[in-house]
Amino acid sequence: MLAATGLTVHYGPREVLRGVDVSVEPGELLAVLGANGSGKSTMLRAVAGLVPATGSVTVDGTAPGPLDIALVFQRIHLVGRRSVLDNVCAGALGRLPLHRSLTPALFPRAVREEAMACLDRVGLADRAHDRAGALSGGQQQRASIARALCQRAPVVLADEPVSALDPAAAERVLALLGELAHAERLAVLAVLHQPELAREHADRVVGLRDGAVVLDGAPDQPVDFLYPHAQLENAS
Ligand SMILES: Nc1ncnc2c1ncn2[C@@H]1O[C@H](COP(=O)(O)OP(=O)(O)OP(=O)(O)O)[C@@H](O)[C@H]1O
Repeated sequence: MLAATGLTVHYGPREVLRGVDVSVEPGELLAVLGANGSGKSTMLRAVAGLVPATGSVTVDGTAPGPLDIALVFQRIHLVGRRSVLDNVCAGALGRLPLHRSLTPALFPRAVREEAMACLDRVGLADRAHDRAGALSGGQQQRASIARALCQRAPVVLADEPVSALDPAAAERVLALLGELAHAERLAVLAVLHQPELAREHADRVVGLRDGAVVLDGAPDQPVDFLYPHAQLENAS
């Protein structure tokens, strides 16, 4: 289980995350919702150890190691000129001996086979030998999820994974994240901008407002109060 307790982040004198507690069980897709600037990305980055934070983060009760948390970002970090398969193999880099990780053109056969299975899992086995840059945005996002799978991390953090995708591709990527959480018993935390996708695919939602958790529970509960600007616009 992923557990973050009392996470607090300052940017200069400003406290932008205020003692956030959040947990994700294996087999659970948790959606994090909130208006622009409410602290969603900061929370995800604090959980991943990418910004200095106070509080604690544990995976199965201990401090996470470098391979315990896989990241999937809105701007997809694939190497466009390398094959899709090589990009997915890169998920395994952290567990290869140093001499292998310095020559990633020569990924061991076992890693290539595992990466192929991960691509199959996300429905992209037939694109394995194409250049990653030749895939559509939705396909690239699925390839980056395959890379996260190839890392074998028990926790996947996804920061706005579908913001750049059209509705059908967004739907497919979210469904895939939910399916992988359930089937592979991964703890998946996804920052989302679309409450309707959270309602449809998440097992639980957490809502942030001004850097604090103001909602934690079932995905079908009202979340409009998280978006005060939209309420103002609707009222005018
Ligand atoms: N590197 C930074 N330096 C200073 N302030 C920052 C930095 N990153 C974020 N902030 C501030 O922290 C607050 C939370 O930002 P954050 O990006 O976490 O919000 P968010 O909910 O993810 O927003 P969005 O939905 O727009 O992506 C905002 O007020 C933002 O201006």
